[in-house]
Amino acid sequence: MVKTYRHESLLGFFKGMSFPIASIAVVNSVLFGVYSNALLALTATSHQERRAQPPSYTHVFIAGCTGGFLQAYCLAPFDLIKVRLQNQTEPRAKPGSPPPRYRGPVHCAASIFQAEGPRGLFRGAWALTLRDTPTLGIYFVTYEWLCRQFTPDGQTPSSGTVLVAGGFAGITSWVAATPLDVIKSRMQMAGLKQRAYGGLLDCMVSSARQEGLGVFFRGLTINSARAFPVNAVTFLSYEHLLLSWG
Ligand SMILES: CN(C)C(=N)NCCC[C@H](N)C(=O)O
Repeated sequence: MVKTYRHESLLGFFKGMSFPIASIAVVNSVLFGVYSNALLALTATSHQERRAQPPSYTHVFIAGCTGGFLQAYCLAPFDLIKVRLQNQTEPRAKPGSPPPRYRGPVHCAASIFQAEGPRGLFRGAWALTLRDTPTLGIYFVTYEWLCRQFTPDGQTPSSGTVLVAGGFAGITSWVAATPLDVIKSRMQMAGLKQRAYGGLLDCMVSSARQEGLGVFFRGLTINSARAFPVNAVTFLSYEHLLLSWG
């Protein structure tokens, strides 16, 4: 934090924000929409009926994985641009210094498109899919399990339970996702750094050889600190919206 502040001032902490904000509504709609509909198809019960007849954890897991798989493809180009902008550490507008490689998200998307073609925008999408498919299954199973532990049978979980269960579901999913998240980000940066990896496995092996196994958990603490409030609010919004509109 101190280094980022010194080098790039407060603005450094907000680098690459506009695209995630623009994409989060779309990505979460796809995730929660696919999850709800997959659960509906698997259990033939509506959201309201599910409190009296809770779905099995296997169904929750399959529906979560389906949502995770589909959301990964919507997320891929936005995530790539975020990673590229966050890794661009030139200080802003120093007189005389060369301009940064990417002037913003649109310029970043256009440059990747020009240099690498449309497939360039999906660099790392495979790793993202591998990261999100099982971890979103874990995410929804953790949420359901925690809600059921703290809610009497047949009742709707309280807002406090939803917040805590959502927060811990976020942390659990990030614990499971961090190893692949590290690899995904390295593969997304590879196009820029002219560092060619022979694929996912090669990236994993060479990262572990050079930096040790700890590399697979880099960023986990800060990710977990972020995941708790973000996912607490996400699930509270989801439950409230379904109750009022469902
Ligand atoms: C890859 N993983 C762990 C997840 N996608 N987990 C679900 C949480 C999603 C939420 N938008 C977040 O960014 O925390």
